[in-house]
This record gives sequence, structure tokens and C-alpha cells, in this order.
Amino acid sequence: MKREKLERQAITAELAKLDGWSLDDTGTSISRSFKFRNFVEAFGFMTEAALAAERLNHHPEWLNVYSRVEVKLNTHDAGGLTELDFRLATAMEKAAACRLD
Ligand SMILES: C[C@H](O)[C@H](O)[C@H]1CNC2=NC(N)=NC(=O)C2=N1
Repeated sequence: MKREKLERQAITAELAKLDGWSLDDTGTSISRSFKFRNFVEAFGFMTEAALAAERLNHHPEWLNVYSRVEVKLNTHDAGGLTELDFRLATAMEKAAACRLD
């Protein structure tokens, strides 16, 4: 159930609950850039997000350059977006909240 590919309408509804995420052109992934005060804050965020990813058994594609972390989420197994992507995005927002620039 959690790994079922979501329809466009469900994706739009889930996106509306999040802050700062955007859907890619093909509608198969969501992305967001997080900007922190410095590298330690960025890495702290990544550590907390990594633990959430392990709990969900759902892992991000991400890039870190100093204080910036760019995240792209999708479910490879489903070839698109599933509930798991939105759960991980929500966990990431919580992990970022107290650390943002
Ligand atoms: C075997 C393992 O459970 C799967 O490969 C999981 C691991 N983490 C995953 N993460 C993401 N983002 N997509 C997946 O399809 C996925 N599959």
C-alpha cells in the first residue's frame, strides 16, 4: 500500500501539505533545497534525516555543498512517487526546522 504509485491528484494534495518542495517535469519525483547556517547544521540535518530514512527503509538522493543540501525523492521500485516519499519529506522538514538559516 505504501509503495503504490500515487496519481497526480494525490500528489498535488500531498505537496500542498509540504513547504518548499516542487514536482519535477515528469511528475515522478519531488525536490527541495535546504539552506543551513553552516556545514555542521547541514550535516546534523543529514544525520537525523538518514535515521528517518532507515526507519522508513526509504532513502533520499541528495547532494551537500557546505551549508546547502539538495534533496530529490522518489520510489525507484514504483517508478514514481508513493506515500513513502511524502513521509520522508515530512520527516526531513521536521529535522530541518530548528536548523534552517
Ligand atoms: C530492498 C529495499 O527495501 C529497497 O531497495 C528499498 C530501499 N530504499 C528505497 N528508497 C527509495 N527512495 N526507493 C526505493 O524504491 C527503495 N527501495
